[in-house]
Amino acid sequence: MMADQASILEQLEAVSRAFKTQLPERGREIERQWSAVRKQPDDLDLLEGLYRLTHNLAGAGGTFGFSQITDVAREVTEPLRITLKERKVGLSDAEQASLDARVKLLTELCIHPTLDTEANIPPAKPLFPELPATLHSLTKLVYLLSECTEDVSGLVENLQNLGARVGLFESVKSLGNAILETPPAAVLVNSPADEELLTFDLPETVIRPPMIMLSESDDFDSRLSAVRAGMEGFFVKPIDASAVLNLVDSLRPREEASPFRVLIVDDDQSQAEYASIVLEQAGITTRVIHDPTEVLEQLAEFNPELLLFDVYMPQCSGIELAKIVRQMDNYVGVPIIFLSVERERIRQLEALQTGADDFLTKPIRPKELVSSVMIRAWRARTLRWLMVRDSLTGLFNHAVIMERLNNSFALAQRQNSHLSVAMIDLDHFKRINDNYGHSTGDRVLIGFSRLLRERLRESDVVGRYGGEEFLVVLPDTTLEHAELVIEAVRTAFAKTSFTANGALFSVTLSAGIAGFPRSGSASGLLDAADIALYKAKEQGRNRTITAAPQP
Ligand SMILES: Nc1nc2c(ncn2[C@@H]2O[C@H](COP(=O)(O)OP(=O)(O)OP(=O)(O)O)[C@@H](O)[C@H]2O)c(=O)[nH]1
Repeated sequence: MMADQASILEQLEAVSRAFKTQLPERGREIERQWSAVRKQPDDLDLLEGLYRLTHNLAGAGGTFGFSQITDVAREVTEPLRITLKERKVGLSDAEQASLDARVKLLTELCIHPTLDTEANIPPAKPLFPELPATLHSLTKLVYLLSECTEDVSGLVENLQNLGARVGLFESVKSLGNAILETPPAAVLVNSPADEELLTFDLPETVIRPPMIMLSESDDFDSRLSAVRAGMEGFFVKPIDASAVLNLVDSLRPREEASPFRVLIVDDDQSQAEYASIVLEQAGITTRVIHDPTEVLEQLAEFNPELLLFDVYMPQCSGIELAKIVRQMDNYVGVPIIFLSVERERIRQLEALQTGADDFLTKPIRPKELVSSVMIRAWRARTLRWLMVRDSLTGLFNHAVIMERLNNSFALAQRQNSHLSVAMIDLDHFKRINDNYGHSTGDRVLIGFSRLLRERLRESDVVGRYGGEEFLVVLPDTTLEHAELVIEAVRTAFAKTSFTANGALFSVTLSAGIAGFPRSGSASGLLDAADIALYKAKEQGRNRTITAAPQP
């Protein structure tokens, strides 16, 4: 859940204050390091220490509203960088003399810091509008406004069969109150006799949910008045509940998806904390580590969808870290963004050659950081989604459901727990295509997939095995319980009506179920479920058969 804006501002102010409080000590540390360097100008370790201290300041200064510190720190770090990384020799007398004044100015600025007149942080107002928290949890809730509830009882049942929660309202007033209290994913308006019903007002603070018109007639005037009333969808009776819910899905705001996970690796605590707060306030979940050697552990445990690396870190550079990650097959698709004080385009491009995706320069504006992270994380998530999902139904594709079955089986064996598998096939599906057309057949497949997703637990795995055949893997579920669950799916689906060319029809399914420990291998489980499904078909379809125990 997103933190509220006030607390985000407080956190940003706290990090900024902490940075300012530490500045004098950081300045004195640089002073001490510089005098050690002057005594032993050939000692590259001392020089490296000075580089690290000034480099971190160059990044953090501007971030927290001390841009003069950033400017002077950059003037110090650049000659140090060249000396250390390119020449690999100590400082000459002339170089020391030229650096001396700049290091002294830098320490002076740290000991007596002054904020920029227009400090970047803390921001004067919230950076991004906050989303209502309820959008995250109530997407399957739809409200139905109908002057006569009996008119819509069939539709309500169909919507419920497909997994939606339905709130039914007879008056605009009660609907308005309910929207205020719990915003739904959409409001369906059953063709009102009184057009006034279409134009109800909500207080300005309330986000108006998408509205969908359910109309008696398909004439131009009805459509026009629906458009004028701000309706985003228009359906003519008889209403196909699955088509309505498909539209509701497409109208849902993207933000309801689970938050992106970003791993931040930066040895500078204040910088890492700043990036973390900025991203968290935009709804992104972050985890921060200061020691790059912990990255492998965090990759496995946190499973980040994007990596944000500082470039210069003493134990291991961000570039080396990116190379390590890119050598690991599992994480080859995880975007990497560098966040560094480096402004030289050519060196940024060198860093990007590791297979990283973007190079952002510190100090970075919050909005820029959030956009860059969001765009890349979203693209990576979409690509991953497309790779594992069936394009028609959005369920796992054949390869992935098989992989999940094998994983679940191995886990059940290790933990000695129950596991059930159901093979489901829609009955006489060829007839649906033949009678109503292929696109109606597709709509039935989508509707059934929705029903499966909504009716099963989060932990159950649902995939399209092929054509009109589906595979459901139910971890921690006994055969008896799985039978109850699949039977509930079967009866709900049989009661759901679809429409085609104005006609109503329904479809049934047959299912075969098998369970571990009765079946001793993943493929044995699948075969047993398949044989049970075949029996269900043979015995007349529209039924669930449980596999006989194996000898
Ligand atoms: N619309 C649509 N039809 C599909 C899709 N995939 C497979 N089918 C159709 O599903 C039908 C499956 O037919 P059959 O295997 O003969 O089985 P059935 O008609 O369901 O009969 P039983 O399984 O014996 O009850 C075929 O007509 C396929 O063309 C799809 O993605 N969309």
